[in-house]
Amino acid sequence: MTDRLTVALAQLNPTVGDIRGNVDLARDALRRTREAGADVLLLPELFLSGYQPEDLVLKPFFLDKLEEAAQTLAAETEAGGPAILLPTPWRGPEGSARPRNSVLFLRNGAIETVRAKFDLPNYGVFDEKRVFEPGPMPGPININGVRVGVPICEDIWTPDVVECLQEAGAELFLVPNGSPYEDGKDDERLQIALARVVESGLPLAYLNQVGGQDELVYDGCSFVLNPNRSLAVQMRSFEDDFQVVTFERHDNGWVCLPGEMVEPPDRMESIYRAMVLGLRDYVHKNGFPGVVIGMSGGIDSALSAAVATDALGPDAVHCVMMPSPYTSQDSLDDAAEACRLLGVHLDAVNIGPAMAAFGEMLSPIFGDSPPGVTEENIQARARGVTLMAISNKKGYMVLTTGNKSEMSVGYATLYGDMCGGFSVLKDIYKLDVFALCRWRNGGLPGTGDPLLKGPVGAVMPERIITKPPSAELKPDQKDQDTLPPYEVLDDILHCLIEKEMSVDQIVAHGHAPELIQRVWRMLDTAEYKRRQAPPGVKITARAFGRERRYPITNSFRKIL
Ligand SMILES: Nc1ncnc2c1ncn2[C@@H]1O[C@H](COP(=O)(O)OP(=O)(O)OC[C@H]2O[C@@H]([n+]3cccc(C(=O)O)c3)[C@H](O)[C@@H]2O)[C@@H](O)[C@H]1O
Ligand SMILES: Nc1ncnc2c1ncn2[C@@H]1O[C@H](COP(=O)(O)OP(=O)(O)OP(=O)(O)O)[C@@H](O)[C@H]1O
Ligand SMILES: NC(=O)CC[C@H](N)C(=O)O
Repeated sequence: MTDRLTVALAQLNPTVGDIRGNVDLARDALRRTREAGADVLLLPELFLSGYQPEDLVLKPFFLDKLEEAAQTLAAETEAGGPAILLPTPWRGPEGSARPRNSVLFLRNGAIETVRAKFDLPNYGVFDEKRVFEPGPMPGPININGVRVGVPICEDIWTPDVVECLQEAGAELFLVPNGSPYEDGKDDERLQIALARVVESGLPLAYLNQVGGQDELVYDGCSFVLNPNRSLAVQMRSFEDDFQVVTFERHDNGWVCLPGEMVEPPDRMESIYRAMVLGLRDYVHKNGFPGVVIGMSGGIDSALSAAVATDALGPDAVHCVMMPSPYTSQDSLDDAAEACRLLGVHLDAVNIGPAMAAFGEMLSPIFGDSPPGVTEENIQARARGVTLMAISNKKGYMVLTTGNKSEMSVGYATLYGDMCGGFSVLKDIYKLDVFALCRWRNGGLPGTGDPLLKGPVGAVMPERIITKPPSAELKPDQKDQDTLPPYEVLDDILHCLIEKEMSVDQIVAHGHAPELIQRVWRMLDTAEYKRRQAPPGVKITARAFGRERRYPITNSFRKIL
């Protein structure tokens, strides 16, 4: 009887669609597994295709290529060497309309067993029922005489699959996951896994992937729990990790021996690292040489530039100050000082001539109508045109700077400051923008982390954080001329968006009903803008985009 099972947990960063690249990562992990003398290599959910592959898996040719790649990897598992648990989309029985979210067990040169995900998530950012068919209730896989349960991610979020596996004789669980980061998610996952461990009395290894994929960031943060509820292993967050863990059969069952224990970062650091990883992978995986940012001397562009510098390094960040006649000297100085602290290049492009040209071009149509929002938007659009021109010429992607509070109420100009390819603040409320700036200006933790490529110390002058936010689109303009204070606005938005509360419920938070109605109206009315906004890193449990799908044409308020 086997009394020991050694498992290599490969917390890696695959790229969706890059089957060859993902095979190379798996091959390298297999080499390390072999060198460590481990019995089996576990890879994260849908590793071969990358997660989430979305409609790619509806393409038969893509499934053919996955099959070829899986056969290649299987052929590389020689007799006596380690086996691989390879998660991949896989065709179901003849006649299946859609593939299954599966795990292949590769051993002795062949695909020995296939298991499929039973519980397909279809909420929040997940749409798995659209592209996959559920598998039958899985049975354990026999690995060197040990019956191993391999539930796939959502399969452990309710008790049924784990309970069935246990009834079928599972002795321990190895769980591949594609679990995206959101604020507080690490604790939620741990509680879910703990519940399964308590119910089954069996140890559980939870392996998550790491990396950015469009709006989602996978934070890794994999772990192993023992039947006595204690953590045996806690792997790194927001970076690759590779750990070989040992399970031993003791008198009262299997336990995992203690291994690596890395303390997960605190809340502010986690949010910041999620933005860094999300941007880095978006830029690198899409082949951009760097980013270009409109640097106003304000807090949003300063924080976006800091994240970009930490993600990509100072040489890949190009800032442009685009003054208008309303730009203050403080803004010019603050933009220059922030760029100096970050060590990034700053260009200046005066948009005054463009404003004058548009004024003249449009005067036959506008006549003597007084200037207003139209002219303010022309400024934002002149900046957008300038940034896109630099992007076209140099190849840098435009980083958009709008935060969640602004995107909630439509406080941004369509085809103006909203233009760009990607956003790091899209899911960050303004009060968190302030907190993140304070956190980052306090210096990076430790003495310098090779994964954060910016300066260790402060990255923006204090005045950027303390001065009243302003779009500077007309003389002496301040955000608070048209918006309530951010302490009030963010609280109402949080109640409306994250909690879906009614006006009466929000009144209990101490806000005036008229103000709540006004914010609600702004929120609903701005849906059309959000549909046209660039993608950005998901941080909250209710990120705009696929996770909050409101109709644009929406008269619900009118019945109240
Ligand atoms: N339902 C709908 N479906 C499709 N399109 C719709 C639409 N409703 C309006 N539109 C279109 O959208 C246009 C209005 O949108 P848009 O042109 O963007 O202009 P608008 O939303 O009127 O103005 C931009 C607002 O953002 C503020 N802003 C601008 C720049 C920076 C900042 C900042 O500090 O961050 C703030 C600015 O002060 C102003 O309040 C309409 O003229 C119409 O063409
Ligand atoms: N003078 C400027 N030079 C360069 N970019 C600008 C300038 N003014 C605005 N922008 C760009 O437009 C975005 C929206 O700016 P605006 O000042 O209107 O609002 P904001 O949300 O307060 O942003 P910030 O805090 O960065 O100023 C800025 O983040 C910046 O990218
Ligand atoms: N890929 C999945 O099945 C993930 C779903 C799961 N509830 C999570 O967010 O972790």
